[in-house]
Parts: sequence; C-alpha cells; structure tokens
Amino acid sequence: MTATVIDGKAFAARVRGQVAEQVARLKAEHGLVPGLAVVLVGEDPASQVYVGAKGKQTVEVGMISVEHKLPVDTSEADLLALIAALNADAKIHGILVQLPLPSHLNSDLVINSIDPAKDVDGFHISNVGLLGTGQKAMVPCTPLGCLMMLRAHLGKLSGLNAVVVGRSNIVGKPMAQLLLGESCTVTIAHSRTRDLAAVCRGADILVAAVGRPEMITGDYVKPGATVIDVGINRIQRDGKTRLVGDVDYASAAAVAGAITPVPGGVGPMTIACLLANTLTACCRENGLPEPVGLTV
Ligand SMILES: NC(=O)C1=CN([C@@H]2O[C@H](COP(=O)(O)OP(=O)(O)OC[C@H]3O[C@@H](n4cnc5c(N)ncnc54)[C@H](OP(=O)(O)O)[C@@H]3O)[C@@H](O)[C@H]2O)C=CC1
Ligand SMILES: Nc1nc(=O)c2c([nH]1)NC[C@@H]1CN(c3ccc(C(=O)N[C@@H](CCC(=O)O)C(=O)O)cc3)C=[N+]21
Repeated sequence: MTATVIDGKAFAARVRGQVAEQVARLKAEHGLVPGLAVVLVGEDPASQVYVGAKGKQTVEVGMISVEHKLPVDTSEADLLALIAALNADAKIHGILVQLPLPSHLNSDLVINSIDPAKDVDGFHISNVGLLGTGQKAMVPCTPLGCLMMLRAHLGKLSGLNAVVVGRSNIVGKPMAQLLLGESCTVTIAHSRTRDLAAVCRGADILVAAVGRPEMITGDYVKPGATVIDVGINRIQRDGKTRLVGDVDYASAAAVAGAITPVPGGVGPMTIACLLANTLTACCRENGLPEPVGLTV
C-alpha cells in the first residue's frame, strides 16, 4: 500500500482563506481588526524563522501583527511588564510568547501571566483545565491543526484507537485530550513505554511528537493507519541541512493509509491555527459569535 499524502500546506492555505474571509467581515460589520502580538526573547535562529513567518501570514489575512524582540538577558520583571501591557491593550486580541524561553526565565510563570482570553497558544493553566474538562477553551495550535486534518481525512473519529507518542504540555497531552474529546480510545506513549512498536501497531491514528528524527519506522505502523508526524528536526545529510519528522517517511508511507509529510504537514497548519485562534479570541472578547469551521 502507498499512503495518501495529507497535504498540510494546501490545507493551511484553505484555513488562512477562511480566516481572511471572516476577518474581512469582522472589519466591515463591526469595525474590528484582530491583533496578534508575538514575543521573542533571545535570538534563536529557528525561532526567528517561525516568528517571521507568523508575522507575514498574520498581515496577509488582514490582521494586525506586532512583534516584540527582546534581548536574551531580559529580566523576568521586564517580560512580565510587557505581558501586562499587552493584556491591557484593547488592540491586541492574541499574545504568543515563543518557547523555549532562556533558562533564567520561569516559563510557567510567564505563560500564566497572559490573560487566558488572549492566550492563543492555549498554554495557560485555565485553558488547559477548560480543555481537560471539555469546556470551551483556547486550543493549542499544533494539536488543533492535527485534529482538523484527521477530521477532514477520516470523518468521524469515534471509537478509533489513537496512540500519541510524546507527553509534552504543548503537543502530546493536548493532542490526547482532543482525541479523547472525539471519543477515540487514547493511549499516550513516552520514553518509558515498553515495546513502543507493539503499542503503536495498535493505532488506527498514530501521532508522533517525540523530537527524534525518523524514529517511527514502518514496523510501528498498522497497515492502513493514519500517521500524523509532528516532529520538526533539522539534520545534516549528504552535506546538507534537511528538515525531517519523527517518522521515517519512506518506510511508514509504505504501510500507512495516509500520512503527513515534513515539511509541508503539521507545521503550516500550526501557523494557520494560530491565526484562527486569534480570530476566535477577537470574536469572544467582543461577545460575537464563534468563527465558522475554525474551532473545536
Ligand atoms: N510542527 C509543529 O508545529 C511543532 C513541532 N514540534 C516538534 O514536535 C516534536 C516534539 O515536540 P515537544 O512535544 O515540544 O517535545 P518534548 O521534548 O517536550 O517532548 C518529547 C516527548 O517525547 C518522548 N520521547 C522522547 N524519546 C522517546 C523515545 N525514545 N520513545 C518514546 N517517547 C520518547 C518524551 O518522553 P518523556 O516525557 O518520558 O521524556 C516526551 O514526552 C519536536 O520534534 C518538535 O520540534 C513542536 C511544536 C510544534
Ligand atoms: N509559544 C510557542 N508556540 C508555538 O506554536 C511554537 C513555539 N512556541 N516554539 C516552537 C514551536 C515550533 N513551531 C512550529 C511552527 C511552524 C512550523 C512550520 O511552519 N514548519 C514548516 C517548515 C519551516 C522551515 O522550513 O523551517 C513545515 O513543517 O513545513 C514549524 C514549527 C511552533 N512552535
């Protein structure tokens, strides 16, 4: 079997189109323009690429983009003061603090200082709790993007076996919550899981969020399964820098029913969902109806 490729790049372009349409309507009918502030501390080159891409796409869908680039030695007090100012700024509806933060900063404290209504990453403890209890939350962008692709490809997910490899707060855990919300039977695997390959072979839906290049090979995949590769790993191969996922694409695609590529899979959907969440936050903050087709 050769797997169907789930084209995240094309899917993300459609999501951005839907966002742009609804942003235009918000402007015409209510005079509102959603605003997203991205805060980057330090000069990690990969982070700068993401922040640049986010800013460009934010403007393309008609929203306001504000970038705050702070020096690597920024104090916690200064960062908290900036977040307090953004919380109080009526033109800003979404705030994203790029992670990881330099080690002298307490990222839990920083994230939890964001107004939960503006927490478009969905990392604030209030949003984590709301998602975990099945209430209306801001949903983390990467898992939201994965869920949108799964729904589009599979339709109803109810009753399917889902295995999420990875238990981070930003990907693995919220992904598992969303799949549980879809009535999947969910297993969360991690570095202590025994016989990971056998656990993964039980999955109708296999989500890899590990951070280990090409670890999930074809022998981890149930024939016909849907494989979502969240991993973004920069490796050297044949003297060139290449981007690969956590899934060994060639061997997995030979067994799977459908698979997301890297690049061009989950990554572009993450940014599209960030824009969707900013629109959602703007609507909620102004007591307007939820955007159509862009929330869980
Ligand atoms: N496409 C996108 O938009 C995004 C991509 N990413 C990418 O996704 C990947 C995961 O990111 P993130 O969740 O932040 O990573 P973390 O490093 O926070 O978590 C990795 C998880 O993988 C588990 N793990 C590590 N090694 C193994 C192993 N050998 N077998 C089984 N499980 C293992 C860890 O287990 P344990 O808890 O036991 O240590 C941990 O739960 C990375 O490649 C990252 O770059 C991240 C965010 C967004
Ligand atoms: N507060 C916070 N929120 C995040 O959502 C967040 C973060 N911090 N820190 C870093 C990770 C990583 N992340 C990616 C987003 C887009 C691509 C993406 O668009 N990738 C392209 C390739 C881009 C390239 O070539 O480098 C693709 O997969 O096709 C990748 C990774 C968001 N993250």
